[in-house]
Amino acid sequence: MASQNPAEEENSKRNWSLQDFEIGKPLGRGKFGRVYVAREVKSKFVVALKVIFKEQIDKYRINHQLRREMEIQTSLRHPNILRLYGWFHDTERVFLILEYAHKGELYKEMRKKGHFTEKQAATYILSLTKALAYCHEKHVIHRDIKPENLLLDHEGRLKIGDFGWSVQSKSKRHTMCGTLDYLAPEMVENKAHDYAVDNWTLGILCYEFLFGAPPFEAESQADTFKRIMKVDLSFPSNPSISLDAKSLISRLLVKDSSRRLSLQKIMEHPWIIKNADLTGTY
Ligand SMILES: CCc1cccc(CC)c1NC(=O)n1cc2c(c1)/C(=N\C(=O)c1ccc(N3CCN(C)CC3)cc1)N=N2
Repeated sequence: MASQNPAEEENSKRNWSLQDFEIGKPLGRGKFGRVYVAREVKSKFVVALKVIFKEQIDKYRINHQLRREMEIQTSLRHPNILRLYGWFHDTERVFLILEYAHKGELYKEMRKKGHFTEKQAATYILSLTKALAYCHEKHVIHRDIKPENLLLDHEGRLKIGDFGWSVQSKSKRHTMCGTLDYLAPEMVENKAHDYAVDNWTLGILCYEFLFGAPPFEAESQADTFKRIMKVDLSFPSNPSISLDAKSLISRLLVKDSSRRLSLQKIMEHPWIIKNADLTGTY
């Protein structure tokens, strides 16, 4: 793949090893491993180094899926998708060299504030819509988008940081552990799903950004399942949100996947036009 600049050229050719990095503090931990801040010794370039143990890859049998996701992620170049610069491994671990998102996890920001303003929510939804339009162009779907997989860069701009987790979500999806909150009806019924599942998820996220919780949250998975299948959508009166916001959410949380608002139409929706801070989305 022709790279944009010599550094990229250098990057994509090199065989990296642990000696090339100074490891900093741990940033977080997922099911398969941990992420650390790290600095490439020569260039002083700061990255996030995700460490996945091979025994975990074998145990959860995600080897081929992880490879495919890494191929995809390396090929994706979009300002709202976290870069995977490269990877290397030693006897017991695989290391992913990821873009560093300086302001961390979006959901922690949301928990801290309770919920986002309509301007903030619209800016994040527009960033996600553009990133998804780019993914769909490259025939990549189901990015397993939920707040825990969204990061913020040094300017507070949204980055989808979940490539490895859509592997996890694929296996998780089959075992249906974890939350159903973000899954479209056709996903929850384990039917064949297409690109439109991501449009549904945008509706879920838009609701959650504005109210601080997803629309079909319930005590049990069974109840969440029922609420999703019924599209049991209601808007609390507090915080009160604009009719435009309700209109967009209602045009995405539609059971018939062919009738959900397209990504293009989301970008042109009055609520987005009125509220999204266009610079915030590059
Ligand atoms: C293994 C961890 C994990 C599990 C599941 C899913 C994901 C993707 C989001 C990840 N993370 C992942 O892959 N990540 C790739 C990453 C990455 C995580 C990251 N940054 C941070 O995690 C982070 C966290 C807190 C932070 N501070 C918090 C306190 N503030 C005052 C200052 C800023 C600053 C940065 N940069 N690239």
